[in-house]
Amino acid sequence: PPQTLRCGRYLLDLSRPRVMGIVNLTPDSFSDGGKHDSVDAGVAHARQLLADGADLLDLGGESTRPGAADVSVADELARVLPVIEALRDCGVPLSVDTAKPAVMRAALAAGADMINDIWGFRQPGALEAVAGSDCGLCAMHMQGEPRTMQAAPEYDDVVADVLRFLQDQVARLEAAGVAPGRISLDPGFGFGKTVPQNYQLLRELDRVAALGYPVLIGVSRKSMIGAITGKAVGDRMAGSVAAALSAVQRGARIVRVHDVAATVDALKIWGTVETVATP
Ligand SMILES: Cn1c(SCC(=O)Nc2ccccc2)nc2c(=O)[nH]c(N)nc21
Repeated sequence: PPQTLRCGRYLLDLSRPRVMGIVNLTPDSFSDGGKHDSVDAGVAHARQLLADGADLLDLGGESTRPGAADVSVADELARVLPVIEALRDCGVPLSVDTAKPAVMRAALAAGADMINDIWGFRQPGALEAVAGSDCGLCAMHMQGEPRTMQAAPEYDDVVADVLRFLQDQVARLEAAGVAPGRISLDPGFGFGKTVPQNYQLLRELDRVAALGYPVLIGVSRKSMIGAITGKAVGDRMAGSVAAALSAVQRGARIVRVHDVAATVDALKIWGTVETVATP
């Protein structure tokens, strides 16, 4: 896979794995218990993640939790735009986690550098919203939709199906004029997958990396970690770091995490092992 990702004004160096810090700007956010229901709290959290070593940030204004209420464009913008404006000179790429074309356009106009769309730019208008920009893109696999995707995930061959989906998304993006150097791919852990299917995807992640685009993954604190460790969402840091390292070992180059400091330390050790000069 390529060693860089074009993210607007930034060219993200992927010669080593990078840490994307999660900034939940939703009142009902999964694991922060809604601590970040205010712009100031969100900005403060982002600054802490930067101090912890985050290489980029992912700002999300709408929860993807199954059953979460839909958020209006206005509400999502009210949560995200002030944070973009406060952080746009922070020195690292700002990603915005949204599937709404109107939010994409406004976020990019406000200075966002990347769009992270769990729908893989399949909503009407999403492709057009990003095609004319040079922002980074993450195209993620999801089977079904957040409300229903975990009811009964069904695949012939989960890895082959996810690979085919990602290849189709790349073809759509590039046909719309998106430069390949802007595209990252993500198998979408937890988005329409059973626990065994998630671990089969993790075990065979090298096949996603073999598609030739940087791989971004998000396993942090997810139920696939809880299912194996038996730990509640606030106690999944060690399991999350282990899963992130497993993914990096199999070619992932961007890991989307809550626990930035711990992941940065783990990747420093991983990098030392990987680059010890052979005697
Ligand atoms: C926005 N977004 C999400 S939100 C779901 C989440 O974190 N749940 C969760 C968080 C904490 C605890 C339990 C579940 N996951 C991904 C991902 O895996 N990849 C990309 N690219 N974007 C993503």
